[in-house]
Amino acid sequence: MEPITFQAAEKRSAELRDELNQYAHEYYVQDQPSVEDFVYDKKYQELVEIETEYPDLITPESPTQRVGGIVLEGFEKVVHDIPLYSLNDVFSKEELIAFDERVKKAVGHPVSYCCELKIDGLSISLKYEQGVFVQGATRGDGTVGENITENLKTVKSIPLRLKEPLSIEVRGECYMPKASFVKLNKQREEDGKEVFANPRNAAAGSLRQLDTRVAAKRNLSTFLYTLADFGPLESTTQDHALNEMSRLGFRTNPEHRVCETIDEVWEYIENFHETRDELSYEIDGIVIKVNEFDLQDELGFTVKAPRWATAYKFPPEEAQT
Ligand SMILES: NC(=O)c1cc2c(N)ncc(C(N)=O)c2s1
Repeated sequence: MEPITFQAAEKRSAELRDELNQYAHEYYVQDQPSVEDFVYDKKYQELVEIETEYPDLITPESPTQRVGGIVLEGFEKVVHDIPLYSLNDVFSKEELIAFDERVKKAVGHPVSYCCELKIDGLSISLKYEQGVFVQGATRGDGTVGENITENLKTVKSIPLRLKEPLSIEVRGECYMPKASFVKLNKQREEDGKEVFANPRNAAAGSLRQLDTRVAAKRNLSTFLYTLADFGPLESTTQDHALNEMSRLGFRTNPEHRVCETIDEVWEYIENFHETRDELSYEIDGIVIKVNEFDLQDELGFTVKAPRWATAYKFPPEEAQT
């Protein structure tokens, strides 16, 4: 690299960080890369050289901070300010209709539902302060989880800085794409290691690694789906909240849909029960939520689960004969 003054390095490294983070957003969040890998790699190498020359220029959201490289002693406990709820499951159309009847009885009129795919991964909670990713934790028992911030920093679809300097907390799922799961197990078999039973276990095992370089290589991804601490955001529906999370830089699942009747919900469920093998990630059901937040507040929670949501669970897949 040509010798470069600190001032020039400061300007250039800021340009490269923004450019590289935008390329990564297009590739890992929008699944729409705008440049070839070699363009990214060349600029990334230039940033590494500048940061090696001037380490003081490294910032938390620099893409160079995603490769991991520390080995933790263990995971600290994190107490969730806002507990992560669990869902009551339903297993049939009849149970789904009974859920809808209970909701309509409680609020006194029909409601619209936001339907979302139930991702078969590991629940995570992400905290941001003035737009910067400061803490990532597992769900744990819903109240106390484990601090896995360093591993989650290596997950390329998790923004290290939001599009706006907001202090918010979001929840979602960290998962391993089916193709990555197959490739990982093939490699483990060749290395004489025990294979993972399913992508969910592979994702959980990857995030439980104390050596962050291992998590960095596991090609994990995310779908975020809950605004826990809204900060200054004023969404009034789940559907709007999902769009806000996407606008801020989070990866959200594109298949969510607002359904006006339980029949429409059932149609959505049947559609994805039939076509889920075409998805690049595993799902084990459909999450159905009352779309309006004021109605969610009115319905509230039972001891462990919201009255305003349910999870329709697909029957276990017939063993492949
Ligand atoms: N346990 C839970 O509350 C949830 C679990 C999940 C999951 N595994 N995937 C998607 C959603 C969603 N879109 O809301 C939820 S909500």
